[in-house]
Amino acid sequence: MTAARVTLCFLLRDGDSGPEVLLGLKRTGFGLGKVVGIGGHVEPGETDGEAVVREVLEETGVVVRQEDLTDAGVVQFVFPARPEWNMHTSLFTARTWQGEPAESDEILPEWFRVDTLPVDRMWQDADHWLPVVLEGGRVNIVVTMDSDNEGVASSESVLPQALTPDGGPATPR
Ligand SMILES: Nc1[nH]c(=O)nc2c1ncn2[C@H]1C[C@H](O)[C@@H](COP(=O)(O)OP(=O)(O)OP(=O)(O)O)O1
Repeated sequence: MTAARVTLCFLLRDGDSGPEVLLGLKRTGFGLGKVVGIGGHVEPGETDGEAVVREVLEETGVVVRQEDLTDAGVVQFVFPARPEWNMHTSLFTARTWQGEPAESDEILPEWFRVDTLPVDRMWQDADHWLPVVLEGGRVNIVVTMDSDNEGVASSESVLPQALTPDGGPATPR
């Protein structure tokens, strides 16, 4: 089964006591009751950047421009017990935007200090990939969930494919 294409955008600002990130309490649908990143599904015909700009606006009222997005990589969420929940998630950060985050039917936005993320209220995989993203890194990771769809069975970084000097894929010896 192919994974749904989804996006997440983490707005970053410098707070009084250190860097902060905008997350939100999910009020509807997938992840209800958890503190999650802002984002959602990529609609047919949209690029990932177009989708995340639209989702940030719909969920928080904040206007982010595509040129202010930084690509922070990909995390694939694999739910072996519910493959229809599998998601290919494009990650972005942004330091520039217009407007103040406001609540919507879907999300109650809240700023959190990057060094004290509310991990007990988030998906259990969050600390496997989110701190790297918030420090400005880029990830390419596959997170496989437990059979309860809550715990983390494994998380593995996907290494870039080894290339031969002529640029082709390396053949195993
Ligand atoms: N294990 C996991 N850990 C995590 O931190 N985020 C996850 C996750 N599995 C899925 N997500 C995120 C990625 C994606 O942005 C989001 C699901 O998309 P949505 O919130 O948009 O879904 P909904 O079905 O509620 O809403 P719509 O897209 O508006 O239909 O959940």
